[in-house]
Amino acid sequence: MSTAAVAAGTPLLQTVGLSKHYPLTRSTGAWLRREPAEVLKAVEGVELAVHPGRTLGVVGETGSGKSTLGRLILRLERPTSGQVLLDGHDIVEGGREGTRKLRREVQVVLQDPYTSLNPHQSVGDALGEALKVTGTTPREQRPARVAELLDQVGFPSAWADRRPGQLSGGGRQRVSIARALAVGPRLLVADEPVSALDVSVQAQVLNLFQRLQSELGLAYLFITHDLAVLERIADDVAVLYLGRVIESGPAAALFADPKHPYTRALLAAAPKLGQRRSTSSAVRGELPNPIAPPSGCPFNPRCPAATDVCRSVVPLTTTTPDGLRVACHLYPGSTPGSDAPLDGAAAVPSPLTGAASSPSPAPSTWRHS
Ligand SMILES: Nc1ncnc2c1ncn2[C@@H]1O[C@H](COP(=O)(O)OP(=O)(O)OP(=O)(O)O)[C@@H](O)[C@H]1O
Repeated sequence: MSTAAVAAGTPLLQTVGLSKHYPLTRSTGAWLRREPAEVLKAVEGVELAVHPGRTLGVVGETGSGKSTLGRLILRLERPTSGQVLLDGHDIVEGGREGTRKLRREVQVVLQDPYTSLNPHQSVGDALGEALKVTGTTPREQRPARVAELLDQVGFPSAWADRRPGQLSGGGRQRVSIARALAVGPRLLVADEPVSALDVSVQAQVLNLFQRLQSELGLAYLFITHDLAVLERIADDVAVLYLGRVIESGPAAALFADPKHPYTRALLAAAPKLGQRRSTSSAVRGELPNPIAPPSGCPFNPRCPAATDVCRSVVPLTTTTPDGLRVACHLYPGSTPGSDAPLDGAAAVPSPLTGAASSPSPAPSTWRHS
């Protein structure tokens, strides 16, 4: 199937207006009564789609809401509002059958294989246990299935006897991936799966993800702070800022011509794969306090292109001719009633270098939502 056909079909996983607000409480008076004080909006109105066999990368600085989003999708937390749809069915309201389908079809790979594997359990036992818990493989077929899983992640079957401590960091992450594959999922949620690895090993594990995707037709939701990783692996990218998606769309378009000043800053500072540098130091200024975010565009205090409207009006999301969806007042359609670029949109200074670069041409047909 062509990429376009796949992208046009029903998403395997979709979020609709997904939000998670944490009410923060404070203790008052002698009785230590706990009263609701403020609300932290960790995820706000997020719309994403992961299509079968494709990789959606989610990127953002620390505290942007990436892991909360992952937990909502895995139903480890209940959203404040919005939906998570699996094959078009709401998994939040889907009851026991919805949970069963989710556990069968969506599995997780976490950043730290050191903590997610039992040091006293052999690799074979860890995989055998996953097969037993999920009930997918009869007992007598489990050794063969364990050998098959090991083979899929590039290990000889004799390594079933090894314990996590006898493996390298990359080896342990391969075991985590094999364990996630045990149930035969269609989607892996991978939360910073290569961040804890030596830079030399990162590329090998990314190769493994890519090989498994082509062999098994897996889809990935790949959460990372590292744009260089996504440039390598993602078909589509969503950039999170203070819990909101501020730019999303095809990876090729986003890396060729990013639209949002925040994405541009991240990209300008992004290292090549194999160099260590995190997005936490990539953009000038600090992430604002999420309990008291700035009014208007949440990026405006750090944005060198910010104007008065950015400080007072939250930009709508508008779609550019190359298929990127961007929430920024520099683009027509992002401000209610506007149909032309705002003054100053002709040249957007790089938030890092100050050098001007031209945004894409702005036809009057851009859509907004
Ligand atoms: N249980 C919770 N209660 C209150 N606030 C929370 C809770 N979980 C997360 N947060 C807050 O929500 C925001 C988003 O956190 P989250 O961990 O999702 O970000 P992240 O992008 O994954 O960061 P990192 O890359 O550091 O893991 C942060 O401000 C965090 O402090």
